[in-house]
Amino acid sequence: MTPTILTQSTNPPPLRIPRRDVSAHKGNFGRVLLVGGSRGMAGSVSLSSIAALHTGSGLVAAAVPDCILDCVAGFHPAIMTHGMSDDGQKFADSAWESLRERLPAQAAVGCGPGISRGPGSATIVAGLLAKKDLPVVLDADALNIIAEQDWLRDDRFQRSSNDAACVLTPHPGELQRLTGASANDVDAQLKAAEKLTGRLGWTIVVKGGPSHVVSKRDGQPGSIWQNTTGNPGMATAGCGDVLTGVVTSLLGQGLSGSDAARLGVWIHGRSGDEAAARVSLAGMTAVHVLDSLAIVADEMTTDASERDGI
Ligand SMILES: NC(=O)C1=CN([C@@H]2O[C@H](COP(=O)(O)OP(=O)(O)OC[C@H]3O[C@@H](n4cnc5c(N)ncnc54)[C@H](OP(=O)(O)O)[C@@H]3O)[C@@H](O)[C@H]2O)[C@@H](O)CC1
Ligand SMILES: Nc1ncnc2c1ncn2[C@@H]1O[C@H](COP(=O)(O)OP(=O)(O)O)[C@@H](O)[C@H]1O
Ligand SMILES: [Mg+2]
Repeated sequence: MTPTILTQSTNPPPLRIPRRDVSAHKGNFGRVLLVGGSRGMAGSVSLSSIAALHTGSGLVAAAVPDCILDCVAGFHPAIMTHGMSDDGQKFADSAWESLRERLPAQAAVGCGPGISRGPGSATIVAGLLAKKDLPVVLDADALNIIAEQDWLRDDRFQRSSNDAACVLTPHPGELQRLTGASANDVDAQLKAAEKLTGRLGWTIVVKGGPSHVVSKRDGQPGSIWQNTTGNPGMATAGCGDVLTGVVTSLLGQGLSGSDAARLGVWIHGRSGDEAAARVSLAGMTAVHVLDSLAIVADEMTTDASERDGI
């Protein structure tokens, strides 16, 4: 059976967040943590962290292997960095112990960009999946670890409607590793995501041109929403890392998994469109998308709906 796709025909976002009160302070917009990076991939977790700032998070920190801390800290002065034990390249087995102490303070955590695979990374991913009171976004090698460890064979990491959101952001290659659905068959990817969502209560962003958000809403399985923003200029290294930070930011601002994923995918594509207009399809990079995000972020708020007369 072909899944039903809810297509959005106009350009406004699928939902809005409230505009900032004049007396707002940074604590009102969520403290979020991005976990990832390894030697050679310091940029990935930095892109995610800066994207969270550009989407409105009040306080953003990156938890990274000690060996790349200085590099990550150098990308943006507003990002805090927490160095975790490493094996010279990536997280060591003991990194989870220091990471877990920081989790109670977080409104949401995003994990995976640049993390690389290994026992230290796998312990972190298992720990985050098991912490069902913490909203989490999993991407990149965090997803490949789930596939490698065969953690989908049972329902141990299922989240009920009373649990915090768990959002996965696989590209078609990662989704194929997770579910076996061919990376070249969008219908098969959506069906596989629908099945996983129904069974585990997670929200899944099936990335592509266009991206889809598959979620269980109001306890019912099988809602598929198709995004309308974005362009092939976004087929460039690091654009997915930016999305991880965007969705983490929106979870940290109190949105549900489904809402954070849909609004996140929409504003991510919108910033891609802005970057294409400012630069060019061929020449735009994830850094242009990141910069454009800061320009278009208010389009998510009720301020913009008043302006648009919606
Ligand atoms: N600056 C940094 O630090 C950066 C760090 N990064 C980090 O690098 C890590 C590796 O991430 P990755 O996505 O590059 O590699 P991987 O998981 O092997 O996937 C590629 C495989 O999937 C397949 N595939 C099929 N369809 C596809 C599709 N539509 N989109 C994409 N792939 C598709 C594809 O098939 P093929 O290209 O052969 O057709 C290939 O076999 C990750 O941690 C990430 O965060 C990057 O973000 C860049 C910037
Ligand atoms: N042709 C396209 N049209 C629209 N969006 C695209 C297109 N190609 C890639 N994207 C977007 O760019 C991002 C790429 O993610 P990903 O493959 O994980 O990149 P990376 O791991 O390099 O950061 C996704 O959000 C995807 O939807
Ligand atoms: Mg990616």
